[in-house]
Amino acid sequence: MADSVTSDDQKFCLKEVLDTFRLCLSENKEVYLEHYVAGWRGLVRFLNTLGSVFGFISKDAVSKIQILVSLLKGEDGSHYSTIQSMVKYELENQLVDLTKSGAHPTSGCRTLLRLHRALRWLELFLDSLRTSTEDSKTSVLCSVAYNESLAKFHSWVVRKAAGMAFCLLPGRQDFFDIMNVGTPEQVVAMLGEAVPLISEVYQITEDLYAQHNILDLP
Ligand SMILES: CCCCCCCCCCCCC/C=C/[C@@H](O)[C@H](COP(=O)(O)O)NC(=O)CCCCCCCCCCCCCCC
Repeated sequence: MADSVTSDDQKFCLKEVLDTFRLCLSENKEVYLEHYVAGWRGLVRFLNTLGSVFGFISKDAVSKIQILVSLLKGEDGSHYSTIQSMVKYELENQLVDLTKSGAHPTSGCRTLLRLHRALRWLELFLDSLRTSTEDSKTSVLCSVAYNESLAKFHSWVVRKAAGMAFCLLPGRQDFFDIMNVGTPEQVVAMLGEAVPLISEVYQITEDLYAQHNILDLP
């Protein structure tokens, strides 16, 4: 795992994450799993720079990323090149627990669904950062985005822990500095590019899952 160690040591840069999400979409709007996962790796790197209070979130994201990487690198990896091919392959071969957790608790479809729901949080959070003002509080922006998206899928305990962690987020300026993009104006401009891109990847995945009726996988 030397690769992941090296990449986790690199300094976070929002532009790199943006570029990775840009690579996600194929010409016919399929989503490449490899780049999707790489995008998440970049985000986790950012989270890790925020300190150990976010460790429980980062740990969960990493374990989901690892499940997807194993599938991608496994014997049946060729079926996992895009989210579309993964859904088709797993559903056609009964590799997904559809109603309750059973033989396939870590299917690609259910694992990716968790990250997909978190992507909606990210879209909302980044958009609110983009339109925020100097006196906006990142903790408030973050929890508003969370309550509108991910929170409804989480237990009371997870919601409480997340809420406490949000209070420890750095302020807006420090947050912008960690993004490593440049001046606040440059950060806002980059967010203006990032949000529609993330939103498109989210929507394509959402439509695909809705079409197959797998938005509620256990
Ligand atoms: C910047 C602040 C970061 C705040 C992150 C907001 C999301 C809060 C999520 C709280 C998750 C707590 C951990 C546990 C989750 C699981 O219970 C739950 C369900 O999984 P299960 O069905 O397998 O049990 N898992 C999930 O919902 C997946 C959560 C994945 C969260 C990934 C968050 C990555 C955050 C990256 C931040 C990047 C900010 C970038 C700004 C430029």
